[in-house]
Amino acid sequence: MKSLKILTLNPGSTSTKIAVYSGELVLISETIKHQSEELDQFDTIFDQMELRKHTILECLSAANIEIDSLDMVIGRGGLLKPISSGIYEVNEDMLYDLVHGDLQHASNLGASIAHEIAKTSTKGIKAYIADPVVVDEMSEIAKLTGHPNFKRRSIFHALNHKAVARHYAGITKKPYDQMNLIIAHMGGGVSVGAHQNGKVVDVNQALDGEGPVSPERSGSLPAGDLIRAAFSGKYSEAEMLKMVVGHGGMVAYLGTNDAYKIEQLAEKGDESAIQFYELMAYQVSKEIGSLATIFAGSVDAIILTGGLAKSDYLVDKIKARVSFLSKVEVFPGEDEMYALAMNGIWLNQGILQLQTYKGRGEKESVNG
Ligand SMILES: Nc1ncnc2c1ncn2[C@@H]1O[C@H](COP(=O)(O)OP(=O)(O)O)[C@@H](O)[C@H]1O
Ligand SMILES: CCCC(=O)OP(=O)(O)O
Repeated sequence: MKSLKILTLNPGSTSTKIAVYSGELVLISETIKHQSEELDQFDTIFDQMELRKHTILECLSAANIEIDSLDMVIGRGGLLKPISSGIYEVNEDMLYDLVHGDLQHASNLGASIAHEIAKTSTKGIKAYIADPVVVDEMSEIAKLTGHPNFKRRSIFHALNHKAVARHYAGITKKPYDQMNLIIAHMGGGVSVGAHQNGKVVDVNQALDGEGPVSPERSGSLPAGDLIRAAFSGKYSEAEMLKMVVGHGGMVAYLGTNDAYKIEQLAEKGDESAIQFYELMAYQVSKEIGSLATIFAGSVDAIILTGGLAKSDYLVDKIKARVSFLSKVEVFPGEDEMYALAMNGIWLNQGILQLQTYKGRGEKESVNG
């Protein structure tokens, strides 16, 4: 049987990733970095669409891959209504909600770019998303906060969390749904999730909610001080939001979202760079420690993954703080492109059922 040729695309906060697979075999794989200054020229995420799409089309053209040679396109899924893990065909409800939802993130472009590219194929191929950032398996108690007006939402790197968890289960030959794992994905954003018997029952809202500091996000901030700053008259709403996502974290402290650059400075003894890495390690470790309470300390493994898990410097600092809880495994980078391709292959083989996204919420209902 002929292998499926699949274009996978993954818009992240600091990069656009593209890969083409023939079955499980990778034909091309590229990561195009976007510095914060490049993205700052755009007011909204959808204003970045042409730049990101152009980047992807250029990669295809440089590799002499015709769109008509593809069998399907699968993009990273963005900020839709809370939904189950799985693969979804891009539909009108999805495209609408991605534009009209109250939160914006680069992943919102995944479905739209996949759809635009699939449309240009004369073969009538389809566009899909898989395990979007809104996969919701949170326990009811984890969704509660200290005030009934506010509920916590499941927004995280679901695609990589699930891919890495299944990969680890394969290596250890213990079923994913019989393990307690704590997984920390450390990329442009940082999400730390408690995987209990195959479900992510708690995870920090990694976009603009809470959790550890990241290369471009503040993570948790003191609530009262944040409210006073918002009403001080010094900042617009857009400026306040940028403080939390985009211009928070490492961008705020050191002016760049490129952690690799900062690590090199730290290794040369730069005090500010060292302090920032200490802060990240401290906050990620603390988040891991707090999730261990969900399992009453019985954790099969702590897994560190994402672009920043390539940094031994950071990984060693986290290990030093959390190794007493459980063994620590490191899967540097991410398995997201392969995970997207595998979702397409499993769909084609009938191993996965196609799910249908039903949405079209206005701002409140999309995220309420
Ligand atoms: N070898 C490395 N050492 C330290 N940081 C790295 C390394 N490689 C990548 N990074 C950092 O990881 C971050 C990007 O992670 P990634 O998971 O690709 O994020 P995203 O998908 O959000 O764009 C960037 O800040 C980048 O500089
Ligand atoms: C919106 C949660 C996922 C996320 O933060 O992804 P990036 O790290 O790619 O920005």
